[in-house]
Amino acid sequence: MKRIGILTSGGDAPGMNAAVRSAVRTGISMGMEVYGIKRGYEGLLDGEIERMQWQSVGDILQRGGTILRTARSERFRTEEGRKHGVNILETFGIEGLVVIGGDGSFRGGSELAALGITVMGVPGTIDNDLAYTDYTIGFDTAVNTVLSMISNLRDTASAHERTTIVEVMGRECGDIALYSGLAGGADVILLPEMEFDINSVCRRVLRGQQSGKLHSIIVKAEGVEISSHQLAETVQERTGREARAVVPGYIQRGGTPTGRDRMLASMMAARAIKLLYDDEESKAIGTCNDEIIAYDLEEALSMKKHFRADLYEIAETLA
Ligand SMILES: Nc1ncnc2c1ncn2[C@@H]1O[C@H](COP(=O)(O)OP(=O)(O)O)[C@@H](O)[C@H]1O
Ligand SMILES: O=P(O)(O)OC[C@H]1O[C@](O)(COP(=O)(O)O)[C@@H](O)[C@@H]1O
Ligand SMILES: [Mg+2]
Repeated sequence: MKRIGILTSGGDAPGMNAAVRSAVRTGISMGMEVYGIKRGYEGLLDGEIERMQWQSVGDILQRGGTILRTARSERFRTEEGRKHGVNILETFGIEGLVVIGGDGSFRGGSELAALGITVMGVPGTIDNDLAYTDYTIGFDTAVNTVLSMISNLRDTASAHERTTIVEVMGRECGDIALYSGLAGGADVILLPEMEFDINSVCRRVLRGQQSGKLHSIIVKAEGVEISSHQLAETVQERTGREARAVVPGYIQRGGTPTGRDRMLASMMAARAIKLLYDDEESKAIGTCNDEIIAYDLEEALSMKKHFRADLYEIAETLA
């Protein structure tokens, strides 16, 4: 394959730039013409496509966000929209795409694949919600950002003997909450994958108080049914200890990517380009036990994410 396009789509994630850099430079080094598509599928439909050179991706390895910018596109969800997307790609002579994004972007990519475009999916999302890969690009950075916030919150919570609820991102997948809760020593971790029980939350907070803990940290994923402010009110009422809710929001989606995310991004995007070069069928690139892997795109999307009950148990034991 000679001429390829790269786009970033859905929620941005730290490390997307590292993936763009790797895709562009690997492609150029293999003699390909590489085009950058702006604003995800939305920009594709508007024909916002530019040739990229080696230096177009200089000085971005360490930057969060995405230089290609990103979007959520309603138009692309329609068949008419996607057919228009294929026409645009044909107009530019682009035969294959690297789609850097999350589950939604991959679904969009598989619809494009059904229309004859080869799509290599590179998992870029802080959510870590793609079943076929151990980790997605951006997840490690987001977890570390949350950990640094938990550490600050712990200081002030101890000083005031308070309970702090930290609401982290993740509507359907609680991995950011699970990993940051375990590594941050949370007393309670609330995940969308588990049933929410206010009595058990209050029992754990009370148990901590009675054992002499100066504070309690509750890490709650945004997808858990109760609002953090409501939860703070109820916990305060039932435990007699002041409670505060903190919702860091987009802070956890920005920032310089960790070394691990830069490595994942560089390796996965390089693999995506090699697969396009070899004229392989559409694939989802991932990592399994520290190796870079590639599944058939449809197969990857059909996999169900396995909940890490082992990690949850360790967190509960150590709290
Ligand atoms: N089932 C689908 N069919 C076609 N396009 C889709 C589908 N799901 C998502 N997309 C496209 O991918 C974009 C990004 O998906 P979204 O779920 O918002 O983010 P992410 O890729 O980060 O999970 C959507 O705005 C839409 O344009
Ligand atoms: O950017 P928006 O539209 O507010 O979306 C917020 C959502 O995006 C995320 O940050 C990332 O999710 P996606 O990778 O699916 O886009 C979620 O954790 C969060 O629920
Ligand atoms: Mg998603």
